[in-house]
Amino acid sequence: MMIGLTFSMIPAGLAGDLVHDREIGARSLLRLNGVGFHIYFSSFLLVMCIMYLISYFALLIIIMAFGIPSLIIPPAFAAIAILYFMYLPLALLSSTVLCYVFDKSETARQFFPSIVTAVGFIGYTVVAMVDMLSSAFGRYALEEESSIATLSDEDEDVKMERERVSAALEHGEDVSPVLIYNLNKVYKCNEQKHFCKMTASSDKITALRSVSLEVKSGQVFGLLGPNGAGKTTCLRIMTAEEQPSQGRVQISGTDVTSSLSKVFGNLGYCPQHDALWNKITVAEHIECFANIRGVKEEQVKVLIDTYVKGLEIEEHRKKQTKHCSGGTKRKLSYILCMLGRPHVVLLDEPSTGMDPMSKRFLWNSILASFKGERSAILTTHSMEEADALCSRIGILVRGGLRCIGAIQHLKNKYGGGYNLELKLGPQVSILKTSDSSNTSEAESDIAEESTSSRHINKLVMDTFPNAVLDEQFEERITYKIPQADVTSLSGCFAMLEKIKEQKLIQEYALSQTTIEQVFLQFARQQEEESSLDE
Ligand SMILES: Nc1ncnc2c1ncn2[C@@H]1O[C@H](COP(=O)(O)OP(=O)(O)OP(=O)(O)O)[C@@H](O)[C@H]1O
Repeated sequence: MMIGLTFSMIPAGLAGDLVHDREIGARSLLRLNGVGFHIYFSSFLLVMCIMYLISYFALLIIIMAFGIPSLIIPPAFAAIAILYFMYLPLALLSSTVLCYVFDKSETARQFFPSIVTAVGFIGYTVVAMVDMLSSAFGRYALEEESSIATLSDEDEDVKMERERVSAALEHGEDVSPVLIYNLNKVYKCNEQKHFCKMTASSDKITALRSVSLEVKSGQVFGLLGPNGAGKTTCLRIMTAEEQPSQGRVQISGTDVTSSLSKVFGNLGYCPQHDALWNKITVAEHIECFANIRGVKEEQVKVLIDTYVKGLEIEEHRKKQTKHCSGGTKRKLSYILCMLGRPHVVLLDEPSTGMDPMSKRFLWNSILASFKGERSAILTTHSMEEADALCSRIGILVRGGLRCIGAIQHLKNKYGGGYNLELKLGPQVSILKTSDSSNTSEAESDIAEESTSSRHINKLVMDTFPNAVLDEQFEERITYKIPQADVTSLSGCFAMLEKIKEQKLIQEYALSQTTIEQVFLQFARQQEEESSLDE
């Protein structure tokens, strides 16, 4: 606004001089002395151009020198440079014409700036009102977002992640490859009734609730969750196949909604359902996508050979994909998303239907590819896969992130300890350890008691006082042991070996809580909440 006003004053000031020359008859005098109107006006226009251009370049230099954040970004700077340059002929024309409205230079100097300001103000008012309305809407949306966030009992890590993403988006420096902020998606079921069977009472499904996450360079981020948790929806919004109901997605510093072609240049996507042409062969698919992705001609053949051999689909390379198995199609989809080395790759259950050898190649390829600058988001139902590939994971439950962080951090936080699995010896009588009705009967026979499962329970409880019996099924007993109870692993193993020697147990396994157990805790939450809804 201030820049605009300043610039409108330059022609306004010079127009006053034009009126003054006319008022005192200077123009006629000059004409009389051989300075014709065309020379007079040309010199006037020249002076005005020079004065305007000095101010114009000074403005651009000031913007650059002071690095005004909102103005130095290339589109804003280009807009200023072009618009102010185009303003020059208009300013010259309008001030030359308008100066004929005034007979006295005093009146011209008094009113000319006001006229220019008033005309400029109309445009400014319209822009300001639109801006106010949109920011008011934005504020409303933000209030709504925060209410969503505070409604659910949000995990500390999830909250911190949101704050980190918000700060990263605000400062815009050192941009991470993926920034997702407060992503919400509500599906209306009017058109797709089959999606709404579970919630027949409502005509809406909330697929994502305030999801915020950041994926840094070199990371493979595992987006986990039970069926229907919202993983695919999140990836589809990132590829602009779906519009978010609210929130922002930024890929390599570019907003998905604002510059699709730039985002797509940096993005690879292996969708959950293979998007392949039936009548094109495997090799032709790779060749076609490699060309689209700008892979050099001489590299295309090498790439086809490497991937086709590694994923063991050599014999299918000349087959049309309609004749390929589900596993082969999945492998092809993976190859296609990796062509051209995109900066960010979205992998939606990439290993589904693959045999163990191909899975190994896929894992190795993922581990080797996403180092340094590149990163990926992986969804999978295999916790083994998540454990092997992901540096960080987030678990979605009913559209909301329930936990986020490095795998070991989540194991410590939600698993926090060990699992002890015992297989009882063949001579051991299985007495339910919690069955009090049988207690007196069992105690009456000391010999039986010393070889009963209850005796083993006592031995375990002596070593791990806070152990909790998790499951007892036939001759298998599982305990959950808190971290604090395991002060010395050698002590634990000595005790277990001792009862093994006494033939009370046949085998034992002491393991750290797995990510699968952490996942199952959250999956159970989804089941419980869904049944409550129903
Ligand atoms: N087009 C759609 N219209 C209406 N509801 C939809 C649509 N797509 C997905 N949903 C619903 O949104 C929720 C999230 O679905 P989404 O496919 O994202 O889950 P997911 O975690 O990827 O599941 P899966 O592990 O089975 O692939 C589900 O309740 C689903 O029924």
